Amino acid sequence: MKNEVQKLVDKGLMLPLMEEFYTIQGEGFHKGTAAYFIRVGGCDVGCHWCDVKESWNAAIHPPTAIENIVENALKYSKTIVITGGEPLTWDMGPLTTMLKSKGMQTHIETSGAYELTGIWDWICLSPKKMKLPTAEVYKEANELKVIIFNKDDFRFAEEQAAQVSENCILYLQPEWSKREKMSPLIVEYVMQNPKWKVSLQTHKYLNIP
Ligand SMILES: C[S@@+](CC[C@H](N)C(=O)[O-])C[C@H]1O[C@@H](n2cnc3c(N)ncnc32)[C@H](O)[C@@H]1O
Ligand SMILES: Nc1nc2[nH]cc(C(=O)O)c2c(=O)[nH]1
Ligand code: SF4
Ligand SMILES: [Mg+2]
Repeated sequence: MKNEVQKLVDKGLMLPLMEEFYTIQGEGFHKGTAAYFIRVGGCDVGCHWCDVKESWNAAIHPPTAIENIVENALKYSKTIVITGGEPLTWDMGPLTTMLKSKGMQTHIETSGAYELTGIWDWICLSPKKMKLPTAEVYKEANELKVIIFNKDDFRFAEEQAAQVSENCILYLQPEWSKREKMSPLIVEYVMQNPKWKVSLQTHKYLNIP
């Protein structure tokens, strides 16, 4: 039989919390906006260039009651970004319901690889080749943010853009370790294909979390 904590995690009433921090959203449409980040542990998508591999193993992050997560978040910001790890590993329904009941704006950073749960004001979908997004999240995404590690990722980006809604905003973001090589190619690509915009990890240039 599963222990009590595991049952609460399965219901989304507790979540393996890796870290929470108040910072500036560095990427995508809301870049430059102050936001409180909640980083939930657990991901088995396995991107070799992932910049938070410490998040992958959920077992090393303490199961935390969502009441406590929300209570903390309220002190800092009205804009709450849920990221990970892969937040959709877990049921995001209870956490986002509670945040919405307190008048918060809920944003998610997701690969979309698992069932879309939760109530979201903004969905940033960053699809990965190894585990493609679900049909539902393509429909709901407000922005598509494709990471460019090599030239094949431009082809992948077009394939992904064909599946999102018409008003979804399209971004190409250089993989951090390849930024010197790929950024000029992204600039050229966006000028040739202006339905795309450039997204940079501006928090890394600013030296903030
Ligand atoms: C760490 S992920 C967590 C959320 C979710 N698992 C996802 O991949 O969307 C947060 C964002 O950072 C991006 N990212 C991760 N590692 C990166 C890297 N080395 N360079 C650029 N972007 C990266 C992801 O694609 C995603 O958009
Ligand atoms: N400042 C800042 N902006 C971000 N946007 C997405 C992030 C993420 O790791 O999900 C992130 C992050 O880790 N820091
Ligand atoms: S899906 Fe997100 S958290 Fe998971 S490995 Fe890829 S970038 Fe990292
Ligand atoms: Mg990050």
